[in-house]
Amino acid sequence: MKIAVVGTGYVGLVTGTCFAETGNTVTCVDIDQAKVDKLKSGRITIYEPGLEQLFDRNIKQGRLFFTTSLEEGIKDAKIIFLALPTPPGADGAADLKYVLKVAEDLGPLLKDYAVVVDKSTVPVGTAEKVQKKIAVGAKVEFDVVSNPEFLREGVAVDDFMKPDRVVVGTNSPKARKVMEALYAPFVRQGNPIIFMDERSAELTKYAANSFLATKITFMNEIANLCELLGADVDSVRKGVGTDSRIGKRFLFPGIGYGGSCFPKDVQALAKSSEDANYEFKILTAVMDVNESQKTRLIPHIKKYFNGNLKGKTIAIWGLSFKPHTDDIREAPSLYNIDELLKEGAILKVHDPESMDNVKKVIGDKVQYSHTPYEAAQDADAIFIATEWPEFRTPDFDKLSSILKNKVIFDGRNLYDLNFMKEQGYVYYSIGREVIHG
Ligand SMILES: NC(=O)C1=CN([C@@H]2O[C@H](COP(=O)(O)OP(=O)(O)OC[C@H]3O[C@@H](n4cnc5c(N)ncnc54)[C@H](O)[C@@H]3O)[C@@H](O)[C@H]2O)C=CC1
Ligand SMILES: O=C(O)[C@H]1O[C@H](OP(=O)(O)OP(=O)(O)OC[C@H]2O[C@@H](n3ccc(=O)[nH]c3=O)[C@H](O)[C@@H]2O)[C@H](O)[C@@H](O)[C@@H]1O
Repeated sequence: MKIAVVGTGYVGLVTGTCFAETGNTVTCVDIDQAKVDKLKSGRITIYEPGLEQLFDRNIKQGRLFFTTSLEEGIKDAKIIFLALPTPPGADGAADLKYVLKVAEDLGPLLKDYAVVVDKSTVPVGTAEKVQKKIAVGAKVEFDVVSNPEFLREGVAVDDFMKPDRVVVGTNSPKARKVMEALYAPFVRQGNPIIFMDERSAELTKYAANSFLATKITFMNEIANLCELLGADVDSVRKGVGTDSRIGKRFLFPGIGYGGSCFPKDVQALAKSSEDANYEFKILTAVMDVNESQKTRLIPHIKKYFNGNLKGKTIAIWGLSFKPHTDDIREAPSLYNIDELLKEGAILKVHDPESMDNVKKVIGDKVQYSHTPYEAAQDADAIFIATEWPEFRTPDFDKLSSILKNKVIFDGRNLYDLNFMKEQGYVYYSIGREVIHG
């Protein structure tokens, strides 16, 4: 099947590449000329494990193309995915300007029946808005379908190729048939499609993200309580998570959730609720708790250095909002960097993938290190913001010999408390006993 994907960012590029991998011919469209030039020359634009291999293969086999022209991109396409940004507007609602602009442009370009699919995360009622915008210029029949995406960055290819489920919102039997054909290879693998109406599909996406953000936030509050009551959040997490009704995943406490989606989607659902005259109290609490959780370790750091961080060198390990991605949108690391710089600390940062992106945002306010050890050299403390695997088992002998102080503030609970005691470290983590070295 011939497919177009409009918007070639994280979701668009993964969607386009993975559908090419299942045998479709895909053209990805983007307005960013530099991005398209790079993709056309066979260079990938994001870091996502496993994607490059599929990208190379499908380009070589003539199934994956790139263009800046919407007209060229959608030519003969039976399905047109919209994977466009939906950033928060000033009032917290999802800004639909990118989606609606492309919808408007699409109308006159449609030459034959096509299914236009909202893959972006969009508020309830957007499929109807997109339908109306396209209808203004369209001379042929078309359907608008909601097909929200549930992939996680860092494991996007796996999530896309083996989804827990595919949600498709449509009341059109014709569009349903087209979507069934597209997802047939996934269904044959045992990954179900759940069909529903457009509005329910749109709300499913916000409900899923907000529920997961709530689950994490709940555990963050339990962790905070553990610190006050002398309990251990790791034990509580295991004790709670083994109840199959609760489940083990997304119970890891830390310095808050970040990324391009949870923060904006929780906010957007809260705004949709407000617009519907419904006070969604849990969401307000989730946003408040997450805000303060991000800098939860800062008071400990200040206290440890007797309230004076001026001239103290702190190594920051991990900058991306989670491991295995170069994405730094809403990364908790950045909030901590801001706070520490305000206090006069000198920061030496290391991240395996996202340092170039960080440079674009904060420039030379911090020193960039090629390795975690280079960052730790002569540092007064280490601050761990992201749980990259390479930070899990560092060479502690080496670390102890290069650090000025054996102090670690760990926002991701990477190390065993007894081990840190044996190593003689001062060790602060989240929801666990403080080790005093
Ligand atoms: N990043 C993620 O992990 C996930 C994101 N989503 C949702 O998917 C949507 C897209 O997110 P990302 O891929 O992260 O965004 P992104 O910002 O990485 O990519 C969006 C792309 O759209 C392009 N674009 C903007 N206007 C355009 C136009 N008129 N024509 C063609 N291209 C245009 C931009 O240049 C950019 O390359 C959002 O609604 C997001 O909430 C959903 C699930 C996962
Ligand atoms: O809509 C989206 O964009 C996506 O948002 C999330 O995916 P993503 O943001 O890529 O990453 P997650 O693995 O969900 O992590 C989000 C944040 O929560 C934090 N987190 C996650 C899990 C956990 O147990 N504890 C925790 O603090 C991570 O550190 C990270 O900052 C969802 O998991 C995806 O299903 C969804 O498609």
